[in-house]
Amino acid sequence: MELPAAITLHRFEDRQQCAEALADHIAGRLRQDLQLNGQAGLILSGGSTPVPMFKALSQQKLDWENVLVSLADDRWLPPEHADSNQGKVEQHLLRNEATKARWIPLWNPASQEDEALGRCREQLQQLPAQLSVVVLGMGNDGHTASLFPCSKELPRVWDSRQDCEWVQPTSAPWQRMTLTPQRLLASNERILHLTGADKLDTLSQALRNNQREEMPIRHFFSAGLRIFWAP
Ligand SMILES: O=C1O[C@H](COP(=O)(O)O)[C@@H](O)[C@H](O)[C@H]1O
Repeated sequence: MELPAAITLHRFEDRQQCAEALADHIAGRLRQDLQLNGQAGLILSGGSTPVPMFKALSQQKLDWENVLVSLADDRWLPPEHADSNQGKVEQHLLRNEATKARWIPLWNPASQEDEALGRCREQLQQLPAQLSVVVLGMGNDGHTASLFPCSKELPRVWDSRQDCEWVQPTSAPWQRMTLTPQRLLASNERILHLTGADKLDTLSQALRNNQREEMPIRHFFSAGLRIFWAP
């Protein structure tokens, strides 16, 4: 696979090795920003891929009290639900050394959509304007965060100047809240965490496709992306 100069691919032999190397890398970047600015902002993704990395990162010794942690997207479900991304972070990352991290969830229990969106945007104001690290995932349709090619909201989300927006995918369950592309790109480093041969195939398809509408992950290629992958 031929990679543009802005993309670096780190390949590992197994998923645990990849998760540990990624946790070390993230912790290093957070330490740098903690030293420079006294605080650091970390955005994580959900789904199944990041769980071993969450566990490894929770063991890292750093000044977690000054690390603000949130998500690139979440399914609009209470954290107790098995499909909640928040639930995975709470269960696997916010423990051990990371218990003291400053967690900023996207989900809130407001019953009206407008109120829920307003509360989520208000919460996200706590994040530093420039994030330290954004860890993205990718689905086999080329979606990242909850920027789904199938969703009718996508054109509006590309142009949004807000921190987050609603998305309703038609090819995946649950209404979602996603950070907008402009919020995700206000970051020192973007990382894509992938596992499995199928994700590598999707990546190479995205590298050949120049339509971000068809494969939203493309939008993050030119600004620089570090990929951690294991079979
Ligand atoms: O729906 C989602 O999917 C992607 C990829 O998930 P995975 O299970 O294939 O790792 C994820 O990055 C995103 O946060 C999530 O909401």
